[in-house]
Amino acid sequence: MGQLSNKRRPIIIANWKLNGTTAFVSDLLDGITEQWFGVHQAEVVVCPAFIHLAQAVNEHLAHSNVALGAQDCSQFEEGAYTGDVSAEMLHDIGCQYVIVGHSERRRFYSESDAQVAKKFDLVHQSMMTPILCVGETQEQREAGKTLDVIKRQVGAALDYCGVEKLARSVVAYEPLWAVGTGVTATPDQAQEVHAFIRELLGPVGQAVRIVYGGSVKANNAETLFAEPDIDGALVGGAALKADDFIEICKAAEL
Ligand SMILES: O=C(CO)COP(=O)(O)O
Repeated sequence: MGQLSNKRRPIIIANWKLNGTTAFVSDLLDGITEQWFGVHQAEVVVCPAFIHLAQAVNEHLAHSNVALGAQDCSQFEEGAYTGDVSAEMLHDIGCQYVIVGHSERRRFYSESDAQVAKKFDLVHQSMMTPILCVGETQEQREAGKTLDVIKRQVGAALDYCGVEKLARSVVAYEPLWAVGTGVTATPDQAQEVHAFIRELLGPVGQAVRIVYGGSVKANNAETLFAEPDIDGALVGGAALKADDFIEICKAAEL
């Protein structure tokens, strides 16, 4: 993949969303860690639900080469915010990554660009790496507004946090029309937006890993990863089966 020419380490991130019991998570993590040990070119991250993070790190990941991430964090540092989980709590429990601004958070919980930017900043303050999700709706794409939407979403984090923090982050391009729909962006469509995001970031853009998400499967991962600006994937449905997920991870190493 692009890795060879640009020296960015590929990264494959599993977003398990609202799925799993302790038994399911145990089986899935066993399946992943049994197949992903030793030295690999690609970095692998799993993002279980909050309630399974401690189990994941204590029972499975502590001595593995699979990193732990969370699916979200609070926009507040601490205090009277019932139900929230702070970035610092996630760091304390062993997370290295936190997804912020996922389209499902923006859509179902009306998260704004400003809230996402606050979360993005707090993840950095807590010494973890944010995975900033951006992406357009079908309607916005049809209206020719894709790049405007991406510019606004990336710009909100850039304005609030500065380019130095963006340089130490992962950006995930997830077009909403491809998330959970079985419709994947073509490699050309994804590449166009990835190249645009890299350009928006200026000189530091060359070092930032930009991953694609939206119906990534074992049978389409390889062609996506062959694009020069696609550095890996953020995987939903196909990350719920260890064998399928590992196939995608392997495709990032070709
Ligand atoms: O939202 C996603 C990952 O964050 C993508 O989900 P699917 O892979 O199920 O389309």
